[in-house]
Formats: sequence, C-alpha cells, structure tokens
Amino acid sequence: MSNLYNNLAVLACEGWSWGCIHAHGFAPFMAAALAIFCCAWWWWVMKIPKINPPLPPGPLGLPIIGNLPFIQPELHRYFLDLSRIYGPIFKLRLGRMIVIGINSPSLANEVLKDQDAIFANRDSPAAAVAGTFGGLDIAWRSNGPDYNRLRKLVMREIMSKQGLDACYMLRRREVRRMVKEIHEKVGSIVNIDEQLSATALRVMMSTLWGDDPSNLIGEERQSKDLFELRKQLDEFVRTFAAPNLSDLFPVLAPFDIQGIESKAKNLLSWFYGVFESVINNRINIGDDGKEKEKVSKDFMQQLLDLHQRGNDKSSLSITEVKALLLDMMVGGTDTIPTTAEWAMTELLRHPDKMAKLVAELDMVVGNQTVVEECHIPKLIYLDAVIKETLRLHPVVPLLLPHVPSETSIIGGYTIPKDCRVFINAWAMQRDPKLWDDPLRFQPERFLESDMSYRGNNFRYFPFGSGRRICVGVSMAEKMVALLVGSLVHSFQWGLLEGTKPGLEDKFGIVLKKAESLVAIPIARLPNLEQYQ
Ligand code: HEM
Repeated sequence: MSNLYNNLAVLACEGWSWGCIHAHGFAPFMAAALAIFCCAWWWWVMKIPKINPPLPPGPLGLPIIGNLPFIQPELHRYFLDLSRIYGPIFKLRLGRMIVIGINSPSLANEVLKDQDAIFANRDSPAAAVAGTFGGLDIAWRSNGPDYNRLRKLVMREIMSKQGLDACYMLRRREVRRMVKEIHEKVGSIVNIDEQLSATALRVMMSTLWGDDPSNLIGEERQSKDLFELRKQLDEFVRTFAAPNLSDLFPVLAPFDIQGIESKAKNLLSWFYGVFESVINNRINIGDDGKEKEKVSKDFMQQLLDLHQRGNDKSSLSITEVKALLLDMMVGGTDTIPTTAEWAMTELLRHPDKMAKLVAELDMVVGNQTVVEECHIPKLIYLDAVIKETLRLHPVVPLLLPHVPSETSIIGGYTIPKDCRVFINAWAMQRDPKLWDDPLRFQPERFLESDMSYRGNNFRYFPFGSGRRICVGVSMAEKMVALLVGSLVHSFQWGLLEGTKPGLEDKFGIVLKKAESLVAIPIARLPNLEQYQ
C-alpha cells in the first residue's frame, strides 16, 4: 500500500514545486484554479445526501479521492488512532469506497452476531475475482446458498475431527523433518522463521496432496520447487494486498491501469498448472488399484471424492476443487508459522514462562518420546501460551473485510450497503479497558478462563466470529501446538549474547514480525532416534 501513498505524495510535491517555480506568470491562473477547486469542494460536500441516522463520523477528505492520501500504512495502528479521535465507529472514504472501522466489543457483537446474516458478505476485489477463478473459493465468495454449501462441505469433510485425523501422519512427518533439520544445526544460529515457514508450507502441501512435496511437480521439479512455490504465494498475497484503482474507482476497472488483474491472472494460471498436474497425477494413481492403497487420505483425495459424487448436492466442480486448494494454501501457509514464531518470541523474552512450558512438556510427554497430537489436549499451559500469543499478535488483525448486503444501522449510525467493514480485533485484544495490564505476556490469564477460538466473546476473537469465522481454526490449533510443542520439547533455546527478540510488527494481510527470530538450539532429548 505504501507505494501508492508514496506515489501520491511524490505527485503532490512535484505539482507543488512546479507551481512555485512558475508562480510569477501563472498567479492569476492559480488563483482562478484555487477558486474553482474551493467551489467544487463545497459543491461536493453539499451534494452528499443527508442520511438519517447519519454515517459514522470521520476525517474530512478531498473531493474524488477522499481520505486516500492521508492513510497510514500500518492500518491496525492508524485505525486505533482514528477511533481515539472519532470514537469506536468511524468512516473513511477512499475514492468511491466507504470504509467503516469498528473498535468495541459491543459494536463487533452487533456486526458479527446480531446482524451476522447481513454482514457476512464479501465483495471480491478485482484482483480476487481474476485470481480465484472468479471468486469461486470460500474466502471471497459472496454469502448465499453456494457459499453455505461449500463451507459446510469443507467443515464436514475436511476440517472435521475425522478429516484432520486422517492426515495427521502427514503433518507429523513434516514436523519431524523440521526437528531433524534443526538438530543438524545445534550450537549454531537458527532462523526460526525460515524453519517454521518451510515446514508450514510442506505441511500444507502434504496435507493437501500427500506426497513428498519435492516430488510433486514431477518433471518440472527443477523450476517449480518449494522455493518457487513460496515465491509465487508471496507474490499472490502481495498482489491481493496492493491497493487497486479499479476497486476505488470502478469506472477505471476496464483499463486495469496498474496491471494488477492481469498479474493475478498470470499467477492463477501458474497455480492452475501445478494443481492440474497434481490432480492428473492423483487421478492416474487412483486408476491403479495397488498405488491407490498407498495414498493417505489427504485433502486432495477428499476433495476429489467430493468431485466424483457427480450431480449430488454435496459434489464439487473441478474448478471449485482448485479454488479450495488455493484458499487452503494461502490461508494456512503464513498464518500458522507466523503465530508459532510470535509464540517462540514471547517465550524467549520470558524465560519464566518458557520454564513452565518445559516443565509441562516433561510431565505430559516425558523425555523418551516426542510430542504427538494426542498429547495436545493435556498440554494446558501450551494452550494458554498460544491463546495469549494470539491475543497480543492476532495474525489477521482487522479480520477480512465484511460487506453488508443491505444498508443497516450499527451503533446508531447508518452503514451503507456494499461498504467495507474492518473490525479491529488487534486493538480490542490490547485495550486497557478490557484487559488487565494488556501489553504484558501473561498466559496464566487463559488458565482460568473459558475463552475459546470460537468467537463467542468479543474481547477475544483472533479467528473472527459468526458465519465468516476462519475455516482453518481446528487445523491451526493443532498445527501451532505441534510446532511450538516440538520446538520447546526437543531443544533448549538460547539467544545471542546481549540480545532480546523484538516485538515490532509489519502490517500486511498477515501481521508478521518485522525481523525474523533467530536463536541457538541445544538438544534436550537423550536418544538420537528422537531426532530422526
Ligand atoms: C493461526 C492461524 C490462523 C488465524 C489466526 C486465522 C484467522 C482468520 C481470520 C481472522 C479470518 C477472517 C474472519 C472474518 O472475516 O471474520 C480468517 C478467514 C479464513 N481463514 Fe483463517 N486463520 C488461520 C489459519 C487458517 C488456516 C490453517 C486455513 C486453511 C487451511 C485458513 C483458511 C481461512 C479461510 C478459507 C478463510 C475465509 C473464511 C470465509 O470467508 O468464510 N485459515 N482466518
């Protein structure tokens, strides 16, 4: 986003300096232009229809572009600052788009619970339409019967306990591979971010389609390997996050001035190629009875089973299968490792909490075996550590934008149909009015509480709430616990002399750490086999 703002700033400054240099000859012209501009502004402000009840308060913008030039790139902080000035509900205008910011549990409750059916819509940005098979996935699909069908299928068949249990061995294999890789580096500096990101990507790939990811792409392995996939995924997310003039000024949409839609299409066809070859591979394997037996029930198999149900209500088209694969890959590959990295950061900053977690792991898991998913329900302190991490560092800080399907009233203000509503979970989860000593990392606050990830309490909802709550909650819960539990159980972690990991974040679709976490591992477990 900052690029656009920088460009706007540069344009403004260039225009200004040009005006100054040539000021002599152009003074009357400039005065006339200024007068016309003021009239246009006045006309524009007056022409805004008076709505009753009014729109929420917010900063006054410029004609046509609205508040666009004044937006700060760290949106979660900027929205908090605005709510300090204008109150817990405020409005911005970006070109034709109205943005509503929400920063109080009672208003979040109105949007995500009382009026959930109205606010459960999404309006796919132009890049999402181009980049997700026309918005056929879950994340960008408008609310309605098709969305409900797709979501129910995924929740019932894939994210259910049985669905997730069916591919546990695939998750386990990749986590064990990470532990082995780190063990080869004991005593030296390890980039925890790199280890977690590579593992999460492998986990997502093997969970999605089972095989060893490096063998996936067959002959094209050299060019489309894991790193290429990572690069393309990053590019995909960047393309979505880029502010697009087509969204702010729909009249410009046919021209795709920034080339964002065509880039999204190119990326899509790259992923399309990968999925196509994986699906064909799978269908071929499926033809061979013997091979079929070997294939674990990964997501791909489960989705293809749904596809093969033909015209049944619960069937999926092959395009929907691909759109869902992309959704899962984008949804899971950044959020999970980023959360695990934040948890490790907080633990390394708080040796007393780390010691408590080590004690719990030693008691529940012991030192003769390794952390397995069956241990997770007994690891109460680990659960509290992850909950506290997601309170302070919710990786999707403003949720995804909710779009009302009809004009409605929230907090006594009119919220127009089709505007974008951003709910600042990050700010609420750090609000001193809602939490004692909110900036302190204190997992113990979750030991006595019944707060869950299900979005039933609007002081704490890192996965969102209502119909649009994250579909990957159960998978994320298992994966983050397995990753953090395995890192802490297998190694004792030290920091470089005189350093302490920082807490600075950088805003994006996923709120990441500004600097990667590095630390030095020492093996804790007695048997070499525990690292194989
Ligand atoms: C720590 C990990 C994760 C966090 C904190 C997280 C958080 C979120 C949040 C806040 C939303 C938006 C909810 C809303 O708009 O109200 C969301 C949506 C979504 N997430 Fe996650 N997520 C995580 C992991 C995952 C995983 C592992 C997957 C899939 C494998 C996933 C797939 C999705 C999808 C498809 C949506 C769109 C749901 C819809 O629009 O109906 N997420 N997630």
